[in-house]
Amino acid sequence: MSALNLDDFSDLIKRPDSTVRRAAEERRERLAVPPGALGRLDELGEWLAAARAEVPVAPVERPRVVLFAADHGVAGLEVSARPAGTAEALVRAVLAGEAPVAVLADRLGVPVRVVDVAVDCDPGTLPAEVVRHRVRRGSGVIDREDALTAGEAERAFRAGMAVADEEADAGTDLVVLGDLSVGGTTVAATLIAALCGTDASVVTGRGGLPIDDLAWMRKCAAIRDALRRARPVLGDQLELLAAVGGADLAALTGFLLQSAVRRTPVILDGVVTSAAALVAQRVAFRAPDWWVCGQLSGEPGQAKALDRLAMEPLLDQGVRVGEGLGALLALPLVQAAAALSGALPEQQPAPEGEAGPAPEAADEPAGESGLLKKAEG
Ligand SMILES: Cc1cc2ncn([C@H]3O[C@H](COP(=O)(O)O)[C@@H](O)[C@H]3O)c2cc1C
Ligand SMILES: O=C(O)c1cccnc1
Repeated sequence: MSALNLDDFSDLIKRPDSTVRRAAEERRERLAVPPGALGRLDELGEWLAAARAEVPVAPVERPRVVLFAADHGVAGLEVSARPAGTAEALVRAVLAGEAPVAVLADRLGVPVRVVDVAVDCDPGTLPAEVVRHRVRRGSGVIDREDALTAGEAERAFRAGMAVADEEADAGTDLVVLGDLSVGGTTVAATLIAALCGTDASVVTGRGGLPIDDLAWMRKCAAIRDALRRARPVLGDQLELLAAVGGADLAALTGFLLQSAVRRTPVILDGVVTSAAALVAQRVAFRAPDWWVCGQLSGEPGQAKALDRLAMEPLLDQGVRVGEGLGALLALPLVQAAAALSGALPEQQPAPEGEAGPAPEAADEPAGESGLLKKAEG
């Protein structure tokens, strides 16, 4: 196996086709529905058209929920309301169709794939397909030791890349990306604070099942101490993921980058996928053009990460269960945008001699409007 060189991603990842995007914008100008009347859906449709390089854009027909699952050693410090090492129960609830994401995915007819990269249970107790990419059980306690060895971080990153390739090869046309973990919001907040240069208190939230004030203080202290360990490795994203990340974060980062290489659009979920997106942005600054964020979860670190990614979440429903649910909620919106962008009929050109569209409308600039992006600077 050739050595993993993250620098290659900046050459391999191209922006979604700007010519196609312009063609989508021009088509939009020819629709009978006035410009702006569909609000943000216009830009969402144009984003998808550019990502899929087709105008009019075809419907999203083969979306899939992909969830990376892991336990985190830091949960042993009681920074999560769940007992450390219990991500297996979250995985089982999804597989049994009982977790919120499984219920909604079933209703929407979207398949769910769970990829266990570091759940702390006997791999024999979970389906072989789920544990196929398992790298280890759990992770180190990041305020005092590395989450992963360098070899484990690379294996987890490559597992994420492999899943991205598997999905692209299977014809998945859009991925709803999420995570299943115990302790994951602590790790995600650490990565975000490290990369944004902020204090632990700015990114520390209440997590999955909300924690009390004492647990919040423990979580904040753990992040503060982990940040000290992160500082010397900020320039190397694989080392950073090994020091204060975890196998799910490393796999999510590899998945996001390889999905951008394969031109698969992705809807991000909450703080954990946003943290991975931030790490991936450091690797390849064009990569975020392939993603939109489904939902603002309320974890403060996510808002910070989205700010750095110049991303505006599609929804703000306060859904705080992780597991890709916020991203899945946004899927119908993305599908609606694709339907409207792709299927609304164009206005018939005015017959010779009749007035065309008002000059103000015709002269509307076709540049990227930035509705999905926050104004930068
Ligand atoms: C009902 C419920 C189901 C979930 N399934 C995953 N998470 C979530 O909890 C994880 C970690 O939170 P923490 O860092 O506090 O342990 C998230 O990564 C996400 O998987 C859930 C959260 C809730 C409330
Ligand atoms: O942002 C998230 O994904 C999140 C928020 C709270 C709890 N679990 C996950």
